[in-house]
Amino acid sequence: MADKIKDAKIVFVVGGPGSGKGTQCEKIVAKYGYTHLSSGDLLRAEVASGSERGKQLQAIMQKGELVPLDTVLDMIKDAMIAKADVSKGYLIDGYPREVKQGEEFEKKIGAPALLLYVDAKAETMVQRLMKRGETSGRADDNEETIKKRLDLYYKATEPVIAYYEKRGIVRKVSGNTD
Ligand SMILES: Nc1ncnc2c1ncn2[C@@H]1O[C@H](COP(=O)(O)OP(=O)(O)O)[C@@H](O)[C@H]1O
Ligand SMILES: Cc1ncc(C[n+]2csc(CCOP(=O)(O)OP(=O)(O)O)c2C)c(N)n1
Ligand SMILES: [Mg+2]
Repeated sequence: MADKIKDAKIVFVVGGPGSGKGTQCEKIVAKYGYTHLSSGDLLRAEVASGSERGKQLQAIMQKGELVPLDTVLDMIKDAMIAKADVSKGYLIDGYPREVKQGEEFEKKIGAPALLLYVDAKAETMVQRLMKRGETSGRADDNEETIKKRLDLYYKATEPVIAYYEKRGIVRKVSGNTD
């Protein structure tokens, strides 16, 4: 069970909303064959299932707030275990969103080998998300929620980068693809 992923190679992928986390992960998957798990995608799949839990998640995500830590951590852990036999390593995209999430992950699953910090300017992120909102169908790609997601990123997630900087495992990449 959880033993299966005890020694797995783990890479956290962190960056602002629309910084390009998903895009960078796709490139890494193509090159290194790691298993890409996006916390946002896992949560949206739960919403799409129409479950009672999904409805509660939808309301939180629409506001640009963080869903409860245990919910997202359990989902990631289950998804990791499901891929344990075929996985060379994991890209955990969109997690941790706050220092506490990192600490709990390490207690329950294991330590990351690396934190990939996808860097982009706030202005770039907003522009991209507004554009993405035209076609994404995501309830949170609208001006009001984008602002809240950005604020929360600077407040809660940037400290995560500083936390892992101190451990010397942060690698910064540009989220610009051009
Ligand atoms: N690690 C997490 N902890 C709590 N909530 C999360 C987490 N990851 C995603 N979410 C929820 O899902 C939403 C969308 O996440 P994501 O797809 O990663 O978006 P973004 O485009 O902002 O990077 C977040 O705004 C939040 O409500
Ligand atoms: C003008 C324009 N440029 C780029 C895109 C494609 N695009 C939309 S959002 C985005 C940013 C990266 O998205 P994603 O990798 O999903 O970022 P994440 O939210 O996962 O960090 C890009 C490149 C677009 N739709 N329109
Ligand atoms: Mg994404």
